[in-house]
Amino acid sequence: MKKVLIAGATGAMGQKAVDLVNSLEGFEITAALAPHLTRENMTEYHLASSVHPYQSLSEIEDRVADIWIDFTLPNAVYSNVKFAIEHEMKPIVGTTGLTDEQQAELVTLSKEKHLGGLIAANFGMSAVLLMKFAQEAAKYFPDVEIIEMHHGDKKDAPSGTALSTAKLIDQVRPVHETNPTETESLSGARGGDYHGIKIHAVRLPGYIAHEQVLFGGDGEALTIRQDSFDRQSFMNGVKVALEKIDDLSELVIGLENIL
Ligand SMILES: NC(=O)C1=CN([C@@H]2O[C@H](COP(=O)(O)OP(=O)(O)OC[C@H]3O[C@@H](n4cnc5c(N)ncnc54)[C@H](OP(=O)(O)O)[C@@H]3O)[C@@H](O)[C@H]2O)C=CC1
Ligand SMILES: O=C(O)C1=N[C@H](C(=O)O)C[C@H](O)C1
Repeated sequence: MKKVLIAGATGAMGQKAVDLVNSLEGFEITAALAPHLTRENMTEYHLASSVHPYQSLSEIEDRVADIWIDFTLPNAVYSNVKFAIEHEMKPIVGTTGLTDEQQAELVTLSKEKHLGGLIAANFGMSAVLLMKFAQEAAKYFPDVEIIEMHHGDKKDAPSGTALSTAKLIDQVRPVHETNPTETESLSGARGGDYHGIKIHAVRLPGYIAHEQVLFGGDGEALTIRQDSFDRQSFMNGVKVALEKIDDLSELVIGLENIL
């Protein structure tokens, strides 16, 4: 039986992860971490009475889990994952907001500890495919902008998926000129800028997670779009990560690299 700690267990994604692990044979939730989680309220979050509830990293006991699933907040994820690796728990990380430097540091640490794990900006198959297709299209259509649309409770912008998409496009697209005469009469009107790739973030109630990549060419355009209508859709990727984690010898970035 593999022991799992869920960080962010009371959150929207953490609750999906709790239900997933509770439904899987061979895995058991032994611990959960969230600032407002207590022994008294943990059954409301579908956690068995045998689970250790923790409110902060400093309370977590050694060897309480083998695997650390993280759906917390951008400002917590780096210290969480560092803690997990240092305490020999294999991280499966969906939380966004890690910088490239932080990711590189965590990969190095995982190698030193000979510990596998996965960081995935998006665990949904439609988003993984969108990123792949967008990277392919960018070789032929260097003029590209990204629109990501999320629920109004999302704390970070742009989304991790949009940023990952821009990085993948940036790796392959030919050198590209931006319009030097462009001005903004309203600050931010042209969106965020990642190496010349504009990213626009929409936040609205009713939405879950959606992304469009728009390519423009001479007299033609290509739009690639994905929609996550239900957070359950992310759980297929988390399940794959749980099944494959023991085959990994270091922290891998991107679900596509273990599929
Ligand atoms: N990779 C993917 O496929 C996906 C990634 N995400 C990402 O997952 C993350 C979580 O999203 P979501 O579930 O919607 O967010 P929520 O705000 O619903 O949940 C966040 C959870 O983290 C807890 N938390 C807050 N601070 C800490 C801390 N310091 N240590 C541990 N837990 C903490 C919160 O507890 P409390 O409420 O008590 O403060 C809550 O349980 C985001 O970064 C989001 O972008 C989301 C969807 C898919
Ligand atoms: O906060 C969310 O909801 C999501 N976050 C991830 C991101 O920032 O890309 C993945 C997905 O878009 C949902």
